[in-house]
Amino acid sequence: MSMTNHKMFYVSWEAFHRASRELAARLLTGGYDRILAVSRGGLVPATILARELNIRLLDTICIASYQHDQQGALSVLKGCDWVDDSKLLIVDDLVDTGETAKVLKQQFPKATLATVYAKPLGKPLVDVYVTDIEQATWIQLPWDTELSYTAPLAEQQQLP
Ligand SMILES: O=P(O)(O)OC[C@H]1O[C@H](OP(=O)(O)OP(=O)(O)O)[C@H](O)[C@@H]1O
Repeated sequence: MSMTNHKMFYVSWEAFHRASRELAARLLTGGYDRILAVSRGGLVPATILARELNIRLLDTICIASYQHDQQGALSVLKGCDWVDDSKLLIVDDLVDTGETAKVLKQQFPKATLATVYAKPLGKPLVDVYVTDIEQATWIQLPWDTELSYTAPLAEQQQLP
C-alpha cells in the first residue's frame, strides 16, 4: 500500500502507551507464561504487556514484509523455536492484510495473537485487539514520526 492518497491516523507515544495498557487489561486473565514479540513493531507493545502482565520470558520473531511503504514478500529473518505454545502470547502493533498473522498462526496454532490496532482484512486472525482502523488508513506510529510545526487552517486555505 502506498502512503500517498491515504488517510493518516497519527498516534502519539502517550496514546500508544494507553492503548497498549488497555490491551494488557483485556489479556489479564489469560494465564500467559511467555511473550513472543513480532519485530519490529511488536517490540514496543510487548515490553508494555510484559510489564503489565508480569511476564519475564520473552523471545522475538523477526519478520520483514514492507520495504518503506510498499508491501513486499514476507521474509522470516529470525524464527522462534518454542514448541509449547499453549500459554504463549504473540504481540504485534497491528494487523493489516493478515499475511504476518497467517505465518504466526501456522507455527503457533494454540497461541493467542494480540495487537493494538486491527484492519478488517487481518482482523479475523487476531484474538484480542483494541482499536479498529479502516483498511485504507495508514497508521503513523510514534517511532516513525516527530512533532513538527503546522500552519493555521486559515493560512492553509486557498484564497480565490
Ligand atoms: O498484516 P500484515 O499486512 O502482514 O502487516 C502487519 C505487519 O506489518 C508491520 O510490520 P512491518 O512489515 O512494517 O515491519 P516493522 O514492524 O519492522 O516496521 C506490523 O508491525 C506487522 O508486523
